[in-house]
Amino acid sequence: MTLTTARLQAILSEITDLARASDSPGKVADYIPELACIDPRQFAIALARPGKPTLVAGDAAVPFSIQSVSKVFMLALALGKMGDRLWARVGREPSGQAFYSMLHLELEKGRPRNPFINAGAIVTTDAVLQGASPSEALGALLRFVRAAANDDDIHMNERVAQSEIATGHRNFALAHYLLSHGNLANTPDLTLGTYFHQCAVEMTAAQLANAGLFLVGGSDAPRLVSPQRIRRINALMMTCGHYDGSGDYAYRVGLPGKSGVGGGILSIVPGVASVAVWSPGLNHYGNSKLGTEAMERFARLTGWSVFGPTAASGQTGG
Ligand SMILES: NC(=O)CC[C@H](N)C(=O)O
Repeated sequence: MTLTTARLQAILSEITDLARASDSPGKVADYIPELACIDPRQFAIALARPGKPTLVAGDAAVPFSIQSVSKVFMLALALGKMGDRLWARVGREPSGQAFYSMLHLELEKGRPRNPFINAGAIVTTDAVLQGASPSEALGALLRFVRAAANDDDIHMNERVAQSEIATGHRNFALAHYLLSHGNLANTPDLTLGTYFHQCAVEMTAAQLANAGLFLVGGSDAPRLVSPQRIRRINALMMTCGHYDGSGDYAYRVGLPGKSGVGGGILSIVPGVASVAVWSPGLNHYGNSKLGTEAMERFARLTGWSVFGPTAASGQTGG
């Protein structure tokens, strides 16, 4: 059964009402001082479909820090620039460790497990930065995101970037460790300055859902990467997009997704839609707590999952 726009809108509203009624919204990312003061009682969800109007519910017009969701866009740029040569520097396996972990990096001699943990994202950014200045790399990122979302009103929050530059000691440790293994082409200051600024991109849930359309595919979606690359980026989002919570997200939601400590999650329903949720409170993996619960409910109510519909939905397609 095809889901009508009215039914999809009702699903988004129901999910928002339930999220707002929750009395355990999780804990905001207080290790980044600028994010520590965000009100955790905010919730937004947006659904973008190629060639159709974007549907929203909740605080969908409030910009938030996309943080690690930016790693998806930077990966697309790095693959566009280097192709498969990127995989000499970073792997494609889930890490089963926290996003800031250094454990595998030491064991595996400075080659991070995947581009979505911090160490791997630092390498990815470093690759985009090779032969370019930070402002050129960040300009390319903003151009990509704005083109994907078809929206020029997407910016970086300088205060958030400076807040991480001042306090991001673990990321500096990771960058120096990468450098010691010859897996950083630029200085830690240059690469991390760029990385922190990419994490400080802000978007509303509606803008983020729109920006994800390039990963949905199909003739009406923005064509920024090849269909083969869409499939591969989605595979990495499914296996690595939620760090050591990736298995849990795949089990509960069944869709490729990428989270950020700002509380945003971008999930893709291949060939159908791009969904963004935002709730700043995090679970113990550092992924949005209510956002994950909302996506689980969304997958159940729509029946949209790459593993087939759940019994309760009885619906497919869209
Ligand atoms: N999981 C995240 O969103 C982490 C991003 C954050 N900028 C950091 O490097 O710690």
